[in-house]
Amino acid sequence: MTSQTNGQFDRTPLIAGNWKMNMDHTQAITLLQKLAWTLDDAKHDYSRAEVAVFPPFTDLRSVQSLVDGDDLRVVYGAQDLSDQDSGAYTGDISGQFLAKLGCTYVLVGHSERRTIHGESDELCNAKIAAAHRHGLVPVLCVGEGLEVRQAGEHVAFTLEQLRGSIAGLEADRVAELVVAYEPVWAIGTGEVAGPEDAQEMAAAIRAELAGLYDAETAARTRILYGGSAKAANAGSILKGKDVDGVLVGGASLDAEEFASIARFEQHLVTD
Ligand SMILES: O=C(CO)COP(=O)(O)O
Repeated sequence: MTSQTNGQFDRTPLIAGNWKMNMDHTQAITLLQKLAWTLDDAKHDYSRAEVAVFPPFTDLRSVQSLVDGDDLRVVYGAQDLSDQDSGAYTGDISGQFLAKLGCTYVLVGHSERRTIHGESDELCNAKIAAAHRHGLVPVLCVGEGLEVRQAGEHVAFTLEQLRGSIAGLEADRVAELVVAYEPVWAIGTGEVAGPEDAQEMAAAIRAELAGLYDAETAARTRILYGGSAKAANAGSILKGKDVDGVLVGGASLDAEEFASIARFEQHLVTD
């Protein structure tokens, strides 16, 4: 899947909306319908930019019914999964359940899980393995906090998270993996990393993967930027040659805004 190109990009861009803990299952239907209609009206070509949403767990069954019933081209995933497959893990959700609900993707190691729930790189590594056991594509989130950025250690910090989270992964798994660089200081703050910052980190991640694996594998991995992404800045962020999409939080709750991000090619900033 990730070896596709759309003619302009080396990899098919992925525009992903992380709804976080917003939207109950009835609101989810309204939002997803509106998103699909807006994209249809705009004659969105899904082969040029894939569109994915990440609703709360409790919405997934409704999302599945809508996507299947109306033949929507939007794909979807969950915001987290357990590293275990079944058993006495109260409150946790198995990758098996997510696969059964038609999920394509699953977020792993979002910074809000790393900070609020203390998730470590080792746990993310186990969650990636769990995702793979059930045929889900992990979207691994990495990124530094403000203090690390101010100390100029953001690249080293982020690459360490990456290495810890993907340890032991085989090359073909890395090639299909999605990595989302989400600097914590830019999440929900209105602060957006500059396009140069996004490109700098995406290039560093790709170079690291090339070193750990090989250039061909690294050339297939999709690397997203996340943190206050919106229609007004998507065009410049996606100009970076190693930036293959965006992981959008707040702006993905507005169907028109999110559809406009998915249509970023119309406002790509060129020199
Ligand atoms: O965390 C994010 C997406 O996963 C980014 O959130 P915002 O777009 O709201 O800053």
